[in-house]
Amino acid sequence: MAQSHMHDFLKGLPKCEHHVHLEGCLTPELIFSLAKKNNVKLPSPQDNPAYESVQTLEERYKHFSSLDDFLAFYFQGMDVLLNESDFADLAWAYFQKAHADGVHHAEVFFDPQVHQNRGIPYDTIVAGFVAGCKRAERELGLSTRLILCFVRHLPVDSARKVYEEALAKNHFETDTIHGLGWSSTEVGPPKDMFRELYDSARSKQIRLTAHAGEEGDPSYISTALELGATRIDHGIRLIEDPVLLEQIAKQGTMLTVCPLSNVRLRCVPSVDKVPIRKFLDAGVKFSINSDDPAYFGGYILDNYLAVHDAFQLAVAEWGLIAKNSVMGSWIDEARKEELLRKIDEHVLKYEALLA
Ligand SMILES: Nc1ncnc2[nH]cnc12
Ligand SMILES: [Zn+2]
Repeated sequence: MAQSHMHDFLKGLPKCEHHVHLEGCLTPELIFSLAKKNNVKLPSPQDNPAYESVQTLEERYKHFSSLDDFLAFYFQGMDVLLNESDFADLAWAYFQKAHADGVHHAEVFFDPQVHQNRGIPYDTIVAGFVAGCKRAERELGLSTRLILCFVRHLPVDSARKVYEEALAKNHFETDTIHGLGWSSTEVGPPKDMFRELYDSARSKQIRLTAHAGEEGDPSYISTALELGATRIDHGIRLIEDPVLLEQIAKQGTMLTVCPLSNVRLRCVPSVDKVPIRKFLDAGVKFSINSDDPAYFGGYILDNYLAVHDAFQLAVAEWGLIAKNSVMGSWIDEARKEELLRKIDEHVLKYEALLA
C-alpha cells in the first residue's frame, strides 16, 4: 500500500490504548506553564534532573540512559500538579490527542502514591482525573477506564494506604477506578512486593495488570501472572522464555507493548528490535501504546507508524492487532462488538480502495 494511504489507514483504524500514564502526558510546555501558575519552584539547571527551558528538557528526554533515569524526570515533573483542575486538564489534553489519533477506547494509569507523598489529597487527584475521563466520554465519545498504579519505588505500606482509601470510598464497586496496576522501577525491589494487595484485590474481583518484562527478565512476567495479573504491561522480554511465551499465547493474555518507549529507555536499540513479528508469528496478543507520550517523542499513532515503518505489516495484520486490542480491553461485550464492527468496516474500506 502506498505510504500516504497507509498513514490514512492507520490514523483512521479504530484503536484502543491500554498503556498510557496520565502523568506521562505532562509535556515540557505544560510543566513550565503549570510551575508558573502554581508557584512551584523547579530544580535549577545545575540540579539533576535539571530544568532550564522547554527546549533543553526536550533535548534531555532524547538521552535517557535507563528506566530509572527517565523516572527521575517523570516524578519530578509531577510536582507542578496541585489542583483538581490541573489533573482534569492534563487528562483532557491527553484524550483530545488520543481522539485525533483514532483512539475509541482508552485505559489510563495514574500514580496516586507519588502525589500523596507530596501532600496532594487522594480526592483531588481522583476527582480531577475522573472529570477528564467523563469529559472525554461526553464530548468525544471515547470510552475510558481509570487504572490505579502502585509504584515499586515506595514502601508497600503507602500502596496499602491508597488501596484501603479506594476501597473505603467504594471506588472499585462504583466504576470510579476500574482496576489496579503496578509500575515504576522494575529491577531491584522484590518481584512479588504487592502479593498481599493483589491477593486481596483478586478476592474482590478487581481487575489486575502489571508492568513486567520491560527491563526485568521473564521471571518478572511469571511473578505478575502468579499474583493474578490478567494483562502484562510491556512484556517484551517474554521472547527470552519460549515456554512462558507459549503459555501466554495459549491463555490469550494480552501484552501492552510500547515501542517508542522501549527505544527511548534503551530496552531495544530500535523499533525493528521490538518483537512484533515474533509475537504475531507465535500468536501472542498485544496492543500498541504510547506509555509516556510527552517524554518519548510520540503518541499512539506515532507508535503505530513506527511499527509499520519497521515491519511493513499487511492491512489484515493491522486489523488483527486492532481487534486483539478490543478483545483485551476491560469493556462489556456490546462495546466490544461495536468496536469490532468499526474495525471491520475500516479494513474493508481500505482493502476495497486498493483492490
Ligand atoms: N515505562 C514505564 N515503566 C515503569 N513505570 C513507569 N511509569 C511510567 N512509565 C513507566
Ligand atoms: Zn508504563
